[in-house]
Amino acid sequence: MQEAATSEATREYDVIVVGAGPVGENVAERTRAAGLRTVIVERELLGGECSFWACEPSKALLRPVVARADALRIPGLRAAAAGPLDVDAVLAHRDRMSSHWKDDSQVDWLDSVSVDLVRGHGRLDGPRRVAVRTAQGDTVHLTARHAVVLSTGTSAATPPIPGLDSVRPWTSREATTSDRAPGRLAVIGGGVVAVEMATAWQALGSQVTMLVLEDGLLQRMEPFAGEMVADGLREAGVDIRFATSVKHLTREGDTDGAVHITLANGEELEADEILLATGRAPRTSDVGLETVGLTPGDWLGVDDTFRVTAVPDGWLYAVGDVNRRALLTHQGKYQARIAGAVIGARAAGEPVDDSPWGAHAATADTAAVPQVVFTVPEAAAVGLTVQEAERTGRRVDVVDYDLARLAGAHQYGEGYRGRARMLVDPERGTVVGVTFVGPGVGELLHSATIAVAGEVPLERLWHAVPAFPTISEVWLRLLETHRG
Ligand SMILES: Cc1cc2nc3c(=O)[nH]c(=O)nc-3n(C[C@H](O)[C@H](O)[C@H](O)COP(=O)(O)OP(=O)(O)OC[C@H]3O[C@@H](n4cnc5c(N)ncnc54)[C@H](O)[C@@H]3O)c2cc1C
Ligand SMILES: NC(=O)c1ccc[n+]([C@@H]2O[C@H](COP(=O)([O-])OP(=O)(O)OC[C@H]3O[C@@H](n4cnc5c(N)ncnc54)[C@H](O)[C@@H]3O)[C@@H](O)[C@H]2O)c1
Repeated sequence: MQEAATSEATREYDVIVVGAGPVGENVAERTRAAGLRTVIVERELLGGECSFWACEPSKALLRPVVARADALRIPGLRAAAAGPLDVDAVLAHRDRMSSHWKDDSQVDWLDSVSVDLVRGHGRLDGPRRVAVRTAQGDTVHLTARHAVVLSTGTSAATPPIPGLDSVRPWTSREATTSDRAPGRLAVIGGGVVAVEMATAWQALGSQVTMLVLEDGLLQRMEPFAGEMVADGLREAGVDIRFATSVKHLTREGDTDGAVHITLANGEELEADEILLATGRAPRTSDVGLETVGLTPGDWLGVDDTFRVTAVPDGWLYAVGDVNRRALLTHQGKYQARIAGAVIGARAAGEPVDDSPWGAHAATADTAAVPQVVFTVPEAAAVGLTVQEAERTGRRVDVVDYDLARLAGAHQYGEGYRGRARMLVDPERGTVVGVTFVGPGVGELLHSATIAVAGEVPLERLWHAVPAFPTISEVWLRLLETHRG
C-alpha cells in the first residue's frame, strides 16, 4: 500500500490503529489478516520505542558486555577477553541494530501485509473518528466501521525534582542512543532501565553512580535477584547508593558543564550526565481522550479483550504499554494477537471466547508474564513472586536451588554463581512462578513460561528430562528438592 496522500475528505476503514510501535503493527497485521480494511497512524518511526530507543539499542549495547563477562569465565579465553571493549565497534553495532533510525524495512513490511499508513499525529475526534495532523500541516480525517485501537505507548516519566529541566537530563532515549560514554553518569532509579543502562555505560567507560530510592534493586522481582544484580554492578565498579533521594539539581554553564546533585541527606555529588530511569508515563495527553469522555494523560483501563472499559459501545481498544498491564514488547505483541483476533471475531459476528485462556482473553497478562533483565548476571522471571503470593493471599510452596551446584553451570564458566526459585500451588500441583538469576539464564526462561502458562502438573514435569550437562538440569533439582 502507498502512504496515504492528505485530503480534507473523510476516509472510512474497518479498523484504525493509532501508534505503530511493535504492538500497533501487530494489531494492524492481525485485523488485516482477519479481512478488515486497516489503517495505521504513526507520528515518528514505524517500530516505535522498542526498535529505536529501547529494546533493540539497549540489548545491542549489552550483548558485548554480557558476552565478555562470560568469556572472562572460560579458561583459554580469559586473556583474550581481558582488555576493554572496543567502544566505537559497540556503538556502531548498536546503530546497525537500530537500523540507523530509519524505518524503510518496516514500511515495506506494512506494505506486504496490505495495511495503509498515514504519517502524522493522530487524535480521537469523537466516537470512531480520528484526525491526523501531518507534518505538512494538513489534517486527514479517518472514521472506523468497527474499532479504533490506541497503541501509543509510553514515554519516560519525569519526577518532580527541583532544577530537573535546567540540567537537561538523559531519559531512556539518550541512554540508548548516545554516541559517547559520559565520564561520570548518575542514574536515578533502581528498576530495569537503571540496572541495564548502568551495566552498559559502566562497561563502555563511564563511572556510574546509582541513586536508588528503595533499599534494593528490581523491586518487582524476588529480592535475591536485586541483590545479585547489585553485587554484579558493584564488582563492575558501579557506586550504588540505596535509600537515597535527590533534592536538587543544577548544571554549570549552559551546555556541557557538570551537573551538581544535592541529595536529601545533604550530600553533594557531580556528574557529567544524569539519567532519569524512574518509570514510564502513558502517551495519552494529546490523543483526544476528552472527545470521548476520558481524561487526557490517564492510563487506559481495559478488559481482558482490550476494550477500554470507560467508553460505551465497545469500539475503543487500548493495547500495549498504554494500558499498563505489562510494559514489555513480547507481552504487548501477545495482547496485539488477541486484540486482532477479537476485533476480527466481533466484526464477523462470530462468538467471542473470553473465558480464562480462551482465544480472545489475554489471561497470560495476569498469570504468566516473562521478563529477562540483561545484566551481569541476568535475571529472569515469570509468574508469581513470594511477595505477590503473600499480597494476594495465595498459598505456595517455595523451592530454592543454588545453580552453582549444577554440572551444567560448571561447564558454563568457572566461578558460576546463580540461584533459582520455584513457587508451587500445593493444591493443584502446578508451578505458578519461577525466578532464575545467573549467567545465561535468559534463554532458560521459556521453559518456565511453558510450565506456568501450561499449568503442567509436577508429575508430568518429572518426565521432562533436561539434557546433561546444561543449566536446565535445575528443573530436575527443583523437582527433587520439592519431593524432599
Ligand atoms: C530502555 C528500554 C529498554 C527496554 N527493553 C525491553 C526489552 O528488552 N524487552 C521488552 O520486552 N521490553 C523492553 N522495553 C519495553 C518496550 O520498549 C515497550 O514495552 C514497548 O515498546 C511497548 O510497545 P508499544 O507499541 O505499546 O509502544 P511504543 O513502542 O512506545 O510505540 C508507540 C508508538 O506510537 C506512536 N504514537 C504515539 N502517540 C501517537 C499519536 N498521537 N499519533 C501517532 N503515533 C503516535 C509513537 O511514535 C510510537 O511509535 C524497554 C523499554 C525501555 C524504555
Ligand atoms: N529487559 C526488559 O525487559 C526491560 C528493559 C528496560 C525496560 N523495560 C520495561 O520498561 C519499563 C520502565 O522501566 P523503568 O526502569 O523506567 O521503570 P521501573 O518501574 O522498573 O523502575 C522505576 C524506578 O524508578 C524509581 N523512581 C520512581 N520515581 C522516582 C523518584 N521520584 N525519584 C527517584 N526514583 C524514583 C523507582 O523507585 C524504581 O526504582 C519497565 O516496566 C519494564 O517493563 C523492560
